[in-house]
Order: sequence, then structure tokens, then C-alpha cells
Amino acid sequence: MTTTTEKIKAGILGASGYTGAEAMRLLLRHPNVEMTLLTADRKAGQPVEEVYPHLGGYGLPDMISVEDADWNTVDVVFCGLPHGTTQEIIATLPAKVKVVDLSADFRLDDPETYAEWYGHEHRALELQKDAVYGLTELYREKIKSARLVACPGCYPTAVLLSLVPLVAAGLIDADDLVIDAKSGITGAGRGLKQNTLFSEAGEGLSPYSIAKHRHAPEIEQEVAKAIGRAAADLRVNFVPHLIPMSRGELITSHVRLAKGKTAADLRAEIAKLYEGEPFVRLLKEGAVPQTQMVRGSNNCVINVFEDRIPGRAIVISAIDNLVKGSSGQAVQNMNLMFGLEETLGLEQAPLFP
Ligand SMILES: NC(=O)C1=CN([C@@H]2O[C@H](COP(=O)(O)OP(=O)(O)OC[C@H]3O[C@@H](n4cnc5c(N)ncnc54)[C@H](OP(=O)(O)O)[C@@H]3O)[C@@H](O)[C@H]2O)C=CC1
Ligand SMILES: CC(=O)N[C@@H](CCC(=O)OP(=O)(O)O)C(=O)O
Repeated sequence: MTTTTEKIKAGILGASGYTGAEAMRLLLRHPNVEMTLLTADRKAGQPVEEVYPHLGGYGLPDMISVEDADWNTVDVVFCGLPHGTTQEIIATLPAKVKVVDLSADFRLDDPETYAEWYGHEHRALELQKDAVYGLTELYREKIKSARLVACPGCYPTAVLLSLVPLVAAGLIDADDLVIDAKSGITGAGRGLKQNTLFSEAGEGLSPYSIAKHRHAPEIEQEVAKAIGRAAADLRVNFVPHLIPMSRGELITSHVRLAKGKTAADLRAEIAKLYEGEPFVRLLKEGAVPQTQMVRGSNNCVINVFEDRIPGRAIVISAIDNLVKGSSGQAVQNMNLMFGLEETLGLEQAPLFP
């Protein structure tokens, strides 16, 4: 634990990736944090300004390889690493170093589900047992005392913030969730992938991983927990789409209302749960959530609309995948883990236009 004069020393593993860059951008404005360690893989050895010119001139350390890291120089590490990599690297860290993981390595409670969706046996089950799911608004108290926080995937973040309060209150049917999700291209990471090239992703809209995306079991796990059911007994319909914009995520969920309930009841529940929350906001009745409302901020905006089909409603939420969907909520969680004001480093308003 730090004092007010002593800064938290933070390491960013995977600093040359998109979430790493966003973590650096946010932490540069954090009054209680100094970045002492930045790692990269192929870009190890490069100064930050070579990898990210927009972050030049801030005095950040050069990127080094994980093998060369001195873990005594950090109190906390943010892991913006590919799936499967974090679990190997952090298993070697001294226990005093706290971990905020942005990858999917520690999100799933059930090792079999993990192996089924990520294609290999989990290699750090001891650590996994103590990991806390990092959806801040729902797990705040547990996060405060956690050593390892597993930040949710970007899609699950926006889905769960909007739907969990409704299933938990019995206002909608957990067995009839139809989730239409759309993400900007940075959601796929900075690694060169053909489908994220401007020439191939621009001016088009592509559904992918239809009914077989690895975020479906993550969503099922958390929805099931909210209603005291086994994840294996619950199935959601989840279809993600790649949108030609750099960042942002929009979720449109089609839901069945519990008998006698209306869209107004759903709005009232969301308003009640998130009253006083710094980053989650129910919009005024009829106002349409848009990615343009949250760009560059840690905010999540939500609204509920009546469907023309009786007994159904439409719930829409929007986040910035690189902020609330990853590095922003990671900083929010780090603040809690170190007993700091939750909003530190995250107060910036959205960027518009
Ligand atoms: N992008 C997003 O919107 C979100 C991403 N996430 C998750 O966060 C994690 C990071 O994502 P993102 O930043 O987009 O990914 P990127 O592909 O942009 O970056 C990956 C980073 O990991 C480094 N790296 C790659 N392989 C290794 C290795 N074997 N050992 C050490 N370092 C390695 C890369 O280094 P180098 O550049 O030198 O190769 C780079 O710094 C992923 O698990 C992702 O799924 C979670 C929520 C949202
Ligand atoms: C557009 C795009 O490709 N998005 C990524 C999700 C990124 C993310 O949040 O998820 P993880 O941390 O679980 O990787 C995908 O669909 O795999």
C-alpha cells in the first residue's frame, strides 16, 4: 500500500499493443501512478515514441522484453497480453505484485469451459481460483481486496452492465437473450490481421463467430451467477460484428419481459442500480445510446425501448472498447485495489466529434 507521497509503480505488459497504449495514455494523467516498466515482444528494445509517436515526450521508459523485467520495480502490472500468455508470465511474479489482467486468462471460473473455448488446459489454476472478475460496478467490494483482477472482455462489459441488473431483478427472461454486438476494429488488437486492414474492413460490416464467440460463455457465466443458476444450463444468443471505425462498441439486446413488466420497469431498475455511479448512465427516455457519446471516456450509456412485439423490449448500451471495455476499467479496478478514489485518471469527458 502506498502513502499519498509515494507513487504506485506500475508495469504495463504488452505496452506496444492497443490496450497497452491506452493504459499509458490514461496513467499519464493519474496523480498517484508512475510507469516504471513497459514490456513488448517483437518491439522490445524500442522507445515508446518509436512505437507510439503520440506518447513521445512524456519521459516513459523504453519497452523491454518480459524476460528482462525486474519485478522489484513494480507494485502492480497491467497485462495487455494475448490470451494464454498472461497465465505463464504472472505465475513467476512475486506475490506482493498485484495484477490487473486485460486478457481472458482468468475470467472463466470453470477450467473445462476455459479449455473448451481457449483450446488448451489452463496453466495457472491456483491463481485462477483467487482471481476476481473485474466488472467494477458489480464486484466492487471483492476487487478492493483482490491480488488478481480479471477484467471482463469488451463485449461482456457492455452486455453485462445493461442486462445483469434486469435478470437479477427477475424483470427479463434469462433464457431468451438475443444479443447483437458491434465493435470497432481496435477490438481485434494491433497485430496485423487481414480482416482488419482498411481495404478489407472499410466500407463494410461483417458479422463473425456467429453463435460461437468465446464471449458467450463469459456472458453466460455472469448472467447465471446473477440468478443463482449453473452456467451450463444457460445459453445466450450472441452475434458480434466488425464495424469500420477505430473504437467503440454498441450492444443491442432483444429481451423478453417478465409477465406484466414494461420497458419503464427496466429503466427504473437500471436507474436505481446505477444511481451515483460515476461511469454508468441511464439516458433520458427515448435518447439513443451511440458510440459517439462515450469515445475516449470510461463511460457506459444505456437505454431501454419498448419493442413493437408485445412482451418484449430492446436494451442498448455503448462503451469505448479501449477504455471502459479494457484499459479504463483496468485503471478503475487498480484504484480500488490500492484504496484510491475510483475515478482517478478517468475523469476525462468523451471526445466529440
Ligand atoms: N483491443 C481491445 O479492445 C481489447 C483487448 N482485450 C484483451 O487485452 C489483451 C491485449 O489486447 P490488445 O492490446 O488489443 O492486443 P495487441 O495485439 O494490440 O497487443 C498485444 C501485446 O502483447 C505483446 N505480446 C505478444 N505476444 C507476446 C508474448 N509471447 N510475450 C510477451 N508479450 C507478447 C505484443 O508485443 P509486440 O507488439 O512487441 O509484438 C503487444 O504489446 C488481449 O488479451 C485482448 O484480447 C480486452 C478487452 C478489449
Ligand atoms: C473486433 C474484435 O475482434 N474483437 C475481439 C474482442 C476483444 C475483447 O475484448 O476481448 P478479449 O479480451 O476477450 O480478447 C474479438 O472478437 O475477439
